[in-house]
Amino acid sequence: MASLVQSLPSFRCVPSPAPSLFFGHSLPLRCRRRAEGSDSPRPVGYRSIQCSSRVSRAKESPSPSPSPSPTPASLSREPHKYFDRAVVTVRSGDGGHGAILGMPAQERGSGSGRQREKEKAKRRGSLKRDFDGSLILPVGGHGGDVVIYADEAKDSLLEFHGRSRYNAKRGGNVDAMGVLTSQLHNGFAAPTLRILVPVGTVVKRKRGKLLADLANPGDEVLVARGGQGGISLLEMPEHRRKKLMTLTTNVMRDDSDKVLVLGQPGEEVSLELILRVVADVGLVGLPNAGKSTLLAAITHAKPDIADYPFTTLMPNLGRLDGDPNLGAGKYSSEATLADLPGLIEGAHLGKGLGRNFLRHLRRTRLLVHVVDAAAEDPVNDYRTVKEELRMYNPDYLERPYIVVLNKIDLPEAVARVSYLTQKILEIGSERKSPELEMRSNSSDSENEEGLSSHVSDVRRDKEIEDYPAPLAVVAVSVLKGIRINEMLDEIRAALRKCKELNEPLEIALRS
Ligand SMILES: Nc1nc2c(ncn2[C@@H]2O[C@H](COP(=O)(O)OP(=O)(O)OP(=O)(O)O)[C@@H](O)[C@H]2O)c(=O)[nH]1
Repeated sequence: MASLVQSLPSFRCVPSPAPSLFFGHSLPLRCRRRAEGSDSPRPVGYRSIQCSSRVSRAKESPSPSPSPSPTPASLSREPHKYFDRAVVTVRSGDGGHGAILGMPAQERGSGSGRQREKEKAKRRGSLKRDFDGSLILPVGGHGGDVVIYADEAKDSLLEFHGRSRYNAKRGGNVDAMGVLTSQLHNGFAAPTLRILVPVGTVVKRKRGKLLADLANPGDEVLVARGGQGGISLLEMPEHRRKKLMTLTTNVMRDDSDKVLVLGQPGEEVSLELILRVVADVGLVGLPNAGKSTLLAAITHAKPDIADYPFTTLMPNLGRLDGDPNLGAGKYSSEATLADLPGLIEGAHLGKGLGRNFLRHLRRTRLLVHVVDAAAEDPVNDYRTVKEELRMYNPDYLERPYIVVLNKIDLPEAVARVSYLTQKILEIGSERKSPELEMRSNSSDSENEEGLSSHVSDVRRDKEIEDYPAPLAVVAVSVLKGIRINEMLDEIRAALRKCKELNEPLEIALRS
């Protein structure tokens, strides 16, 4: 992979001009490749990713750590290596301090005894008191919590390679003047620090347990709780202490109590963020097959398209509108499509850009194989992709899929559509019902001891022909808009079928 990547011209990361409300439109951050030395003008509104000087400093003085942090250059040239993983250190805010306060001075000798009693009662009444009569003393503000929040407008974890430390603010101290008055307020509570990550981010403690899977927009997890604010204490001369203790418990008994006045420190945690793209449909195929063009043709996404391999460096997401024929059910038939970077032979071993992305198919329900029908040997191309999927995770071949024979506007493609369709349908067996599938799997594992742990290996030994055939093969030209509607119908029908296939499986799993 290294040689392939090195041979590519330099890359530049640019955000799309307008981030979308739904992640339907093109992801805000896409990677555009630009030939080195090219003087093509920069589109208005685009800017390069700014990586903080922390990273450049790290580059100047190499750290002894075994995995050096990526440099800004490698971030922009090889975003595919960094977009879906990052390690961050977060620190919640310390609690604000309380205060040691004295009781207001008593004026002596003025007025009659009755008047003095009255003033005393007035003073007592002006201080804030609890239901049991004890004085309410101000407390230090709570330190800021740190929360990781799944935000639809975010698309990658690249920014965390530029900045990997986040500190919440500390709580405010009690603004004490030395004497307790009713005017004293609690220290201000620091705001929660919300760190925005893309939907689908898994949050783990570094080398530790899973904290959350932020699979839906708006999901959030509290990762570091802010320190509690310190309390305030009353300081009294020994001779008055006994008397005052009857009025309030908030009296400093000895010097060690001063510790309570200090706010609690916040906590610091190192977290691993792992992005798993969330999409209903995954587009797979060799580089240049037309996956990005297909995404652009049926969604509002604007992925980079060019006639060289590996134009797509990070998954692009697009939202497929619901089926208008379904009336009110239109919205429930919406789907998210993920255009993954092209796979090549050996992708499961890390060749090309492939391996990084294969795991992003995990959360898809349906796969769409895009095959360049005008290529030299489209059937072999199709087999290559299937083989890579099988070697990475045989489950991917069990997943429902359709095949799109693309580029039928080209004469060399249109001439062999029926031949290719026939050949592709031959590569695959009839899909078993989910119950049958489950039964055969469980009987296998019951009969042969220890087999269950090797199910994956066994399935890897299965021939590609033994896995289910596509739900449909459709020939189109996504560039010229030929038979796009038929393709859309097939995708929607396949999505419905996925639901049907999953329902009995879910029921079987529940019972
Ligand atoms: N003639 C023709 N060309 C097409 C069609 N679809 C895509 N192309 C061209 O094929 C080339 C590759 O298209 P992309 O959409 O970038 O292909 P991709 O599969 O996303 O490629 P990677 O990003 O490398 O994975 C571009 O030059 C497209 O214009 C089609 O239907 N007909």
